[in-house]
Amino acid sequence: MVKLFSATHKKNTKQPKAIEVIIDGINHQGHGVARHQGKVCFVEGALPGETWRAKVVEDKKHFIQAQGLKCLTASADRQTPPCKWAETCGGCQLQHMQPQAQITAKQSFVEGLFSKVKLHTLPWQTNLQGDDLHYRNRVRLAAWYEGKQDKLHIGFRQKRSKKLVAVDRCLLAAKPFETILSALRLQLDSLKDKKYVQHVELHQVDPWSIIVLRVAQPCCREDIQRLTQFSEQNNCVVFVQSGTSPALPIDGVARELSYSILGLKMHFELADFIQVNHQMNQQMIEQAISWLDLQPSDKVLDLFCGSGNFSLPISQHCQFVAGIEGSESAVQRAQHNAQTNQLKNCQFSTKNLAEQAELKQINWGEYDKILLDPSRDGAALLCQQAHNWQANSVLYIACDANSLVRDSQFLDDAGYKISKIALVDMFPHTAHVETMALFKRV
Ligand SMILES: C[S@@+](CC[C@H](N)C(=O)[O-])C[C@H]1O[C@@H](n2cnc3c(N)ncnc32)[C@H](O)[C@@H]1O
Repeated sequence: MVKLFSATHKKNTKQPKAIEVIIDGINHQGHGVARHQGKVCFVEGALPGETWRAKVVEDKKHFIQAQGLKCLTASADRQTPPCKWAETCGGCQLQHMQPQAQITAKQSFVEGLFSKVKLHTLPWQTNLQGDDLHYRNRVRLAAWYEGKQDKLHIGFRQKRSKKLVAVDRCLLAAKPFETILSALRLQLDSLKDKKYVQHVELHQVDPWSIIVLRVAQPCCREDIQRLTQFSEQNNCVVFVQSGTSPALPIDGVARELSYSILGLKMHFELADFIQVNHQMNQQMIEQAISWLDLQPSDKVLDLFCGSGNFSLPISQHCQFVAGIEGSESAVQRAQHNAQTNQLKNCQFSTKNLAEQAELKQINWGEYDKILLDPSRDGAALLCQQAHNWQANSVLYIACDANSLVRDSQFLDDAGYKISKIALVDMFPHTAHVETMALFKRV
């Protein structure tokens, strides 16, 4: 008999390779970046300037993913994370780095991306900074019910996992939530219908601390009573949102939510996009006004204008602002905000700025200055048409540095060169990088 095939089930005893690397930057996830044998190598938790012994977890054609085993020389920028969940919670990536060093590392990261596309003489300006803790006016937590223990937890997604980590404190959340959150955790666990709680949102909206509970089924009467008592004891307002209906306050009292920016009152609804860091938002708007060097005769186009966060303050310094935005409700809010602040030189319209046909409807020749503040995808199609624009200045607010670099190339091709660039430290302790770049037509 011929033996055609003999399977030898050898156990893979190969040990993962240990390497020694010097970290020289961070990537978009806040992981340390090094070079090893011509490949880029990522080590989570490692800081620029440090030497690490690390275990190779993935060895791909162009990069190595390694897990830090031992920090051989630590950076002077390393610090003890202020939050006790920093190691496990996926919300923050850079708490082990001093806040000032985080900004320097983020700037080098942006610089590195631009240098890859040969747009590397960046005219850096002073980066905008504020408080590094308690800066978030909006925080969303997941809620999950553990049937065996009949326990409801609230928390965030863990690092490197889809699992969640229960917390009763978040140092990034606005100060009033410091005490409210731990009381809330106990309160939610005492609800009769606790298993239906899906998400918890915290909103700090002066003068109120608002908690929105997203539930799979409407709350029963006993739970409403418990939550009413909780809101009275903790000086906060509880809203409940069930299914697709809007969030409603359990005390039945309608409230007009607003934030103030440069003397203007900006109304919004809980479901609207608003900038989560008010302190940095104010600085960013002031810088936008200053960089655009607004003149009384200027006509400004504010693209991705949301509910008028930039348009309204800008309109106080120029002849006219046209705001364009994809969300109809945001446009309605912007119109309402212009009206209530008695600003008559703003106009808002709804358009999908990723649609060629809709871009064609814009009279590009009319505007002297353009501001764009897209979401993470950036504004590729829009910037590819920049050769049609008449504006002499374009201010790009970017929440994704890769999109900014890609779109900068389109603007560069159309003759717009970067004349100022700065980071806005909107999200300290996280890997998020917010950048503003001013382009001037040469
Ligand atoms: C980063 S937010 C900025 C909003 C506003 N500038 C502010 O500061 O509050 C991005 C905005 O772009 C809008 N948006 C996203 N995709 C869009 C699209 N394809 N067309 C038009 N607007 C879009 C979103 O609705 C959101 O309001």
